[in-house]
Amino acid sequence: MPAAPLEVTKLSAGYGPTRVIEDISFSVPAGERLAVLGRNGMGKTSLFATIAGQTRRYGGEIRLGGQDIAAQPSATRALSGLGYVPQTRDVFPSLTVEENLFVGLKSRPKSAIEEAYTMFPRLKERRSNLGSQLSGGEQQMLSTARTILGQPSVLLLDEPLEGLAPVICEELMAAFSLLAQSGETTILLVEQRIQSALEFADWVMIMERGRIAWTGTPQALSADQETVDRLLGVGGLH
Ligand SMILES: Nc1ncnc2c1ncn2[C@@H]1O[C@H](COP(=O)(O)OP(=O)(O)OP(=O)(O)O)[C@@H](O)[C@H]1O
Repeated sequence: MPAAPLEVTKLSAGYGPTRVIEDISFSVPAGERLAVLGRNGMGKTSLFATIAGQTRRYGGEIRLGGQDIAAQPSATRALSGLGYVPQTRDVFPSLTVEENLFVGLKSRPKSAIEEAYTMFPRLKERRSNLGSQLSGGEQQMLSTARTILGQPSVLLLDEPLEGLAPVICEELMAAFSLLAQSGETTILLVEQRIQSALEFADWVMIMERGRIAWTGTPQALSADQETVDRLLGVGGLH
């Protein structure tokens, strides 16, 4: 599937009666990269979970490649081209690395898992290890690779660098950049490592209490210390 645009219109959602996403509208052109930033608890994970169909939606549209997927169950959204790598890195602990990757293939031939090994050679070295035996960084690679094997046209990455050593972060960001440069996937990234996110993204959106508080380019944000201090906290760019 080629990259697709994502358009979100007047989206509101939450957990049971608790509304945590308030009337959000934004769009990402096909093949571009959006960084979603904000302090803890501002709704970034909930936004991605809502796009993926894992919260209660109160209203609004989510269009992927022009098709409204908002009423689809999450499994159907994945078939429509939406890839979601949650913060929790949902690796199957009792399956091997290779078996985890097979799950991501959908109807593709088994030989396609070589794409995952090219992207993350470390996974090839660990191909017979159980998911439960992997380090945090390896789990992140596996969770990401499994989703990418499904050839998503839009990919949501929720805090992929959380808790990882700098060298692993560099490895992951390099893999995401290669993927973005292939032009086959539109990428949305939530990340607390703001500098890494700004280097990666074409566009930035900052959330505050379930709403969009700022949008612009990474260059505009880097030049706007007042916004950085107010919405991301002092020292946000370091
Ligand atoms: N399963 C849930 N049930 C009820 N409320 C929740 C649930 N998950 C998150 N929330 C609430 O929704 C709000 C937004 O949380 P969310 O995790 O989306 O923010 P975030 O910006 O991703 O934060 P962080 O950077 O800490 O991951 C918070 O007030 C949080 O307490």
